[in-house]
Amino acid sequence: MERAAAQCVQWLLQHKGGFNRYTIICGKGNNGGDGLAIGRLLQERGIEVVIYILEFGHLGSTDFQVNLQRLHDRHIQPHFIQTESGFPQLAPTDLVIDALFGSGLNRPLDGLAAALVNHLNAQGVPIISIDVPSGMLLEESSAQGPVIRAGHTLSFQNTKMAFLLPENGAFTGQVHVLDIGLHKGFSENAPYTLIDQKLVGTIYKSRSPFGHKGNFGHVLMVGGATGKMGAMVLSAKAALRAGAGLVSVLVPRIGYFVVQTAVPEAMCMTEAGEEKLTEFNIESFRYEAIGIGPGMGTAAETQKGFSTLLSNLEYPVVLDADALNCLAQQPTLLSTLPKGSILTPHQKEFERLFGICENDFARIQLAQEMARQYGLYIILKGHHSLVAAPDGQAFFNSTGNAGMATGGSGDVLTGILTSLLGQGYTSLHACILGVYLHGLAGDIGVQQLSEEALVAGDIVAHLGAAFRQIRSQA
Ligand SMILES: NC(=O)C1=CN([C@@H]2O[C@H](COP(=O)(O)OP(=O)(O)OC[C@H]3O[C@@H](n4cnc5c(N)ncnc54)[C@H](OP(=O)(O)O)[C@@H]3O)[C@@H](O)[C@H]2O)[C@@H](O)CC1
Ligand SMILES: [K+]
Repeated sequence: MERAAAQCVQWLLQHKGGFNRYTIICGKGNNGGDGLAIGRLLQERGIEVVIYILEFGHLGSTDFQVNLQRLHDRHIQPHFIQTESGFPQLAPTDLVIDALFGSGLNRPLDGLAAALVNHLNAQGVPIISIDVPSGMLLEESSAQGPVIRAGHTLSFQNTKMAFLLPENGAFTGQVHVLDIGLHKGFSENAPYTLIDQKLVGTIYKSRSPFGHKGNFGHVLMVGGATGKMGAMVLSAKAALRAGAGLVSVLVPRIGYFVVQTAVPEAMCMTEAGEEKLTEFNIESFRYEAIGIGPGMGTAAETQKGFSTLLSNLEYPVVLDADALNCLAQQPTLLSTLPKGSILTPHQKEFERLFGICENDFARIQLAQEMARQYGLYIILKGHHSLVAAPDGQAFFNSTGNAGMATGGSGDVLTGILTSLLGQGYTSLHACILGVYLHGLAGDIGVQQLSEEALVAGDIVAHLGAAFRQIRSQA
């Protein structure tokens, strides 16, 4: 606890050193103990601190009591909050340190604790949360009770899965995982694995110096319709940049010159449909992997051809975008998909396929259930994409940024995943390496371009740098 408090103080002085006074709000568990220790360490440096302790009928954890005694020894007198009249009155120049509840919170806040959180949120002063914004539950949705809205959260020990969910983003502010000498991924018994460089380094396979294009797979990208041929261009380019030996593209006739001109490295086939795909006459044995859906549309003739195609496929494929929307309109097809296929829905596509969910936790659980039920890999796309595997394993990606919320970003991921499958990665490894690579290329792109200016083509353009980074650290 002392090490955690010292790290917090160091961060505070480095990043939030200019405040007149630090108001520290403590609970009576170990999170409160952290708050007391931070207060003492700040005061030892001559900084003015005011400490409040919320009374909620507990004696307090051992570490809380030890740190309370240390305050008394230094003649620091905390204020005890027993009613709303004891809530702190804050000035605009104050900074609040929130050490009310951390990872030990086991139910939504109510009563005086809830009122205090609402009071602090209403003050309009900056709040730094210690370990967890108070009121946030780590294993279920926190929508039932109030949660501190922090500008920054100084978290310990490990990345908390709840911090990766969109519904919690407004509460944590920027998350900083402070190094207190403990493992930095998810905790060892967590039901999720973090996709980080360490994991990806064990999956990435470097190329044999004697390889030729035939060794790296021939992949087929299927999709496109009037006005959406760019989706196929992006996914074909991504498949090439992700390392496939050969890339073919199947588009309606109208897309022929577009693809041949924009992606000369790819081979292009068309079929009878002029403006949309209708026949899907694919000789699947020619390819190591197939990705279907970008820009494809959901016209009745397209849907019919698509369902016939699915019944003829013998190996796992990647399904995205309109392929998922076609599936949503004919859900019985789900059970006919080759086992090990990869579905890449964003939230809306997921809900069209499997139903609306109350919150992010419920959606994650449903994705895991559906992956198991249908024997599929489901990549639930978001700021931190989830990979749900048919054997019950679940992974969260650590790369990616808000700049990637831009049209065509998903088409790029489809190309990458298909390319990796084509190069002989298993479905699981293609998902893990694919989402990490996609996010990392976006992160590198953002450093040069900004979140605002990044477009999907920039993710493709930075795949090379992303591969280099993965390889150099593998
Ligand atoms: N390695 C580590 O783990 C490290 C951990 N560290 C720190 O420890 C923190 C975890 O500490 P913790 O386990 O004592 O829990 P904490 O969040 O302080 O709260 C527990 C108290 O709240 C109560 N309570 C619960 N729900 C409630 C509610 N709705 N409304 C009211 N009361 C409620 C609950 O009482 P209950 O009623 O459940 O008996 C109990 O009294 C962690 O976040 C980090 O800051 C660091 O020091 C570094 C190393
Ligand atoms: K807290």
